[in-house]
Amino acid sequence: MFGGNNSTHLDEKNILEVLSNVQDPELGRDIVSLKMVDTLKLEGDRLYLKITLTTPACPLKSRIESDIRQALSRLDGLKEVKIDFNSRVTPRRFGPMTQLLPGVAHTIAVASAKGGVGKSTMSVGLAVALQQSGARVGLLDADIHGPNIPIMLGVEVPPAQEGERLIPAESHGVKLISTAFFMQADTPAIWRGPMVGKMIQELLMRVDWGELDYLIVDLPPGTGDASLTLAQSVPLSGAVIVTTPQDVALADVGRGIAMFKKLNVPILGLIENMSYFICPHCNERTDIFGHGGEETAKRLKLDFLGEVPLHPAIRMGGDSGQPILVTAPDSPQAEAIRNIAYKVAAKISVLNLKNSSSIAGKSFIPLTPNR
Ligand SMILES: Nc1ncnc2c1ncn2[C@@H]1O[C@H](COP(=O)(O)OP(=O)(O)OP(=O)(O)O)[C@@H](O)[C@H]1O
Repeated sequence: MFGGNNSTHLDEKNILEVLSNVQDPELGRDIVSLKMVDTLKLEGDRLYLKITLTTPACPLKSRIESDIRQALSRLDGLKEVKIDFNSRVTPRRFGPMTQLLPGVAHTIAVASAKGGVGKSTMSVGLAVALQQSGARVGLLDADIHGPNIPIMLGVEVPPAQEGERLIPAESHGVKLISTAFFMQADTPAIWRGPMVGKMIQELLMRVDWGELDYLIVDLPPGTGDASLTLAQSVPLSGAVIVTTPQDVALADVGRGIAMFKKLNVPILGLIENMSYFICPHCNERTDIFGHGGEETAKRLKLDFLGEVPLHPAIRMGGDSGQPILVTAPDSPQAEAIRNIAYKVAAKISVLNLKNSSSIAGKSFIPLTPNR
C-alpha cells in the first residue's frame, strides 16, 4: 500500500521524523511538536497511530489524516497504517484567570447588537453541534430580557438543588442553566446592570457544571448595561456575534464589537443568520433581508463564520424543543450551523495556542512514542 522512492530504514524514530513534517493546517505547526501524536506503534510492517486533536469538533480532521498518509507514503515497507483520533480540549491559557468556573475549559459568549436576529437559536445550534461532535457542553441562558432556551432545548426537568449546589438541567446532551428557572412571574423585565452581574456571579458560583469543554453563554441583545456587565461577569475565551443581513442589524455590529474590544474579549467572528431563503418548490434562492454579512465582517476585520438560511424547520425546531441538528442532522441548514460550530472550536484552539505564554515560541520536548 505504501512505498516510495525516499527509502529509509523503517523504525519509530524515522516515522516520527516524517510526521514532524505534517502540519496542523489550523494551528500552523507540526503535529509532533504540538504533541498530537499520542500513540505510535510499529509492529513489523503495520503502523498504528493515535492522533489527539485539540477539539473533537475539528473541521480539518480528514485533511490531517490524508496529510499523514501522504507523508508516510514516502517510507518504504509500510503495508498498513491505522489511524485513530481522540481529542483533548486544553483549558483557556489566556486572559484573566478566575476560579469562578473551575471545570470549564472555555466559555464562549453569543451576542448580537440587535434583538430578534436568532442569537438564542444560534446558541442552541452551537451547543448541540459541539455536543454531537463529542464535546462536553453546557449552555448558560443569560438573556435576562427573554430567556427562552429551556423551550428551544426542550428541557422537561428544571435544575436540581443539592444543598447549596445547583445541578444543571440537561437536554440533547447539553447541560443548561437559564435565568428563566430563577425568575418569578413578577420579576421586572428591565434588570439593572450591577444587579444582573451580581445575580449571574452568584448563580455561577453555585452551579455544578462538572467538567465541560465548552460553555456557551447566550447574552441579552444589544450593548447596554446588562450585556456589558454580563460579559464582564463571566471569564470568556471569546465571543461570537450574530447578525442578519439587514442594513440596520449590520450597522449595529460595530457597536457590539466595540464592547468586546473594550473588555479585551477576542471576537471569534460573525454569523449571518436568516441569510437567504431557498424556495422548496423551485429551489431558487432569495435574499429576503438583503446581503452583506461577509462584507461587514471584512470591513470590521472580523472572521466571517458562515451563513445560516431562513428555514421553517429551524423555527419549528426552536418552538418544539427539538433542534434541527437533532431532527435533521444531514439537512443543509444543520450542516451550515455545524460548520460554524466547528470553526468556532478551531478558532478557540488557535487562540489558546497563540496566546499561551508557556508554549508560544518554544519548541516541544519530543514525545516518547509507543506509549
Ligand atoms: N435561520 C432561521 N430560520 C427560521 N427561523 C429562525 C432562524 N433563526 C431564528 N429563527 C426564529 O426567529 C425567532 C427569533 O429567534 P431567537 O429567539 O433565536 O432570536 P434572538 O436574537 O435570541 O432574540 P432576542 O432578541 O429575543 O433574544 C425565533 O422564533 C426563531 O425560531
